[in-house]
Amino acid sequence: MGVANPASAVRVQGLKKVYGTELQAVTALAGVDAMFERGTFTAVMGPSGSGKSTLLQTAAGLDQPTGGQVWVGDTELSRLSETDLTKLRRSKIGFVFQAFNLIGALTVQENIVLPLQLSGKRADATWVRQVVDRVGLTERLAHRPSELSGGQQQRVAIARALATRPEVIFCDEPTGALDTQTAGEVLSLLRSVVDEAGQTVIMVTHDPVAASYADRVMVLADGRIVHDMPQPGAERIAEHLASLGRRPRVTQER
Ligand SMILES: Nc1ncnc2c1ncn2[C@@H]1O[C@H](COP(=O)(O)OP(=O)(O)OP(=O)(O)O)[C@@H](O)[C@H]1O
Repeated sequence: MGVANPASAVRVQGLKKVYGTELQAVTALAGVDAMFERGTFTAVMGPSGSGKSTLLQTAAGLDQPTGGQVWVGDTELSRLSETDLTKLRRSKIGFVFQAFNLIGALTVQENIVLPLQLSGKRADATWVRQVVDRVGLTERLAHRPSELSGGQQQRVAIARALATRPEVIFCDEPTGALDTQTAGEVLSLLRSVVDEAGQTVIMVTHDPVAASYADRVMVLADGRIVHDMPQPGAERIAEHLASLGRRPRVTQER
């Protein structure tokens, strides 16, 4: 059972996810225990199919685990009704995806405040201005996403994720669609969000350089954490990934 820990932004215990039927079950998460401290930046890595996205989706309350528990702050998600889970997602969690997922018909400003409107909150104009300023979009508020570069669009997505002052921001390959320089700018922004605003960021990435911006790198293989390293640096991360690449992939049966 979990005891509330004020330092914990997100915690998972015995987290398990099995897809498919009894006959053809795929274990995506085989019992993951992890705590993500407030004000930290964690990169989640591992080979394709190791369970990274599933960990993100279940920890963010977007998908239900088959077993185990998830806490966001001191709220355990399985106790919530669907409505309360939606409310919690809208108020305490921000998302940033590889494909930006902005609404093309809305302006930058409208995209940024959309989660606030959806959660029925009035936009705190000072905070929204600060967020827009932080991501460097003050001059672009009236533009549509299609008029922006990829990096600018991802900065809008980050501002949108920050608008509700969430406990935690989950990022799934946020730099996957960006060139190296633009990726660096987006990662520096995520870093500053942690360092200056004290937010918590959990980011799935395949890129050891992207992961080196994090405070901690967690490596999954076959639905389990196989490495958990504080600030390892890109070279060490690459070595760990290479060692996993030589292992055969195991598809587990329930
Ligand atoms: N909806 C689903 N139905 C059946 N199997 C699924 C489903 N989603 C994921 N899986 C399986 O669960 C395992 C973990 O998938 P997941 O997407 O979490 O891996 P990943 O580490 O994020 O992979 P990638 O790096 O390729 O995105 C894989 O074997 C995948 O095929």
